[in-house]
Amino acid sequence: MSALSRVLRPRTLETLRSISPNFVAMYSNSADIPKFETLAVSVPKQFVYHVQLNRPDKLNAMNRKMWLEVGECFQKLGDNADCRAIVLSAAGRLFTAGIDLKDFAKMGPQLAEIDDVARRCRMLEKTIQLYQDSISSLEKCPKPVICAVHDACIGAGVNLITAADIRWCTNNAWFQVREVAIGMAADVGVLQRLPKVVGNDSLVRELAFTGRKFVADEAKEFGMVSKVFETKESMVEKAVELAEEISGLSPVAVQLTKRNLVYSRDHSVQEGLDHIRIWNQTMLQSEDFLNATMAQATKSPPPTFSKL
Ligand SMILES: CC/C=C\C=C\CC(=O)SCCNC(=O)CCNC(=O)[C@H](O)C(C)(C)COP(=O)(O)OP(=O)(O)OC[C@H]1O[C@@H](n2cnc3c(N)ncnc32)[C@H](O)[C@@H]1OP(=O)(O)O
Repeated sequence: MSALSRVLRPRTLETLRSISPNFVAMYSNSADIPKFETLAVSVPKQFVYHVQLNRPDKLNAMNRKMWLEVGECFQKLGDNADCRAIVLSAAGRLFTAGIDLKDFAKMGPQLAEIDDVARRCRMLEKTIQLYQDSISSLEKCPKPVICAVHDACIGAGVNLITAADIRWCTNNAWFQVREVAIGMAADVGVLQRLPKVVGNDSLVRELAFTGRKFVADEAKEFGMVSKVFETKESMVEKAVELAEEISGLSPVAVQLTKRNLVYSRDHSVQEGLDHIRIWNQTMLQSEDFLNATMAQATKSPPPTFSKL
């Protein structure tokens, strides 16, 4: 709960927000906003969190710290009732240059110090697991994540954005499933998620076997992104607007929708139906369903929903 919401009644907060649209920018207490070394987090609208990859001097290359912080950030926002939707973008000239190659190379000497193959494998397994969990944190986060990609998104970056719910990009954006070019099979999600995102196995194989660049228009054509913008600024502005629209709806409905979409992607139609039937036995008893249905039925203004 923010300091303001502790001292002001909800109605007073609503009145202040209607007088000053900028009031929402001040709404969240800075104590509620997690702080990181490699990420910048802000709250541009009530219930909307904006996370930026923030190593612009290194083109947002993902070093170990960033892998750790991405996981921690999405886990924290998932648990934060003040957060209902998240925009993920990046500071500086491009979205991300992928894994930090210098940081990754540090593993070589560390492995060389270990004599036994099983112990070397354990060390590698732990790192791969940590990096997989970092990316999966976007998918596990119950709040919708809208990714706004500008300029370039390489290697680890494509893994990251395919774990998001919605992907947009600028018209100069390009993408690369670049792992083969650095001599490795991709291992943090792109081979699992990209075929499901684009629904074109042949194309994914072509991209993953060659590591070739593909540009915004192609990404839009095959459905990896759903909108293309002329500028980063207009894209982020629209992403925040979309996040705000989602945040005005029932968090019970939105979060269960995400949970069921993720579950259904990996299960049969029947299993997906079973999943939502079992969840909705409970969630249709929530006040959100009652209030939203009553508002529709009586043509009243949409209700506000309490925090979840
Ligand atoms: C368990 C494993 C999990 C995940 C594995 C993921 C695999 C991958 O991510 S594969 C992809 C790896 N990335 C790359 O191959 C891209 C490397 N970078 C480039 O090709 C270029 O930097 C560029 C993106 C084309 C941009 O070129 P340019 O505009 O000329 O900028 P630079 O001068 O090259 O870079 C500026 C600055 O950023 C540093 N940097 C860029 N990319 C990386 C990187 N991937 N890792 C570390 N650092 C990077 C570059 O060194 C420069 O820093 P200075 O300090 O100024 O030298």
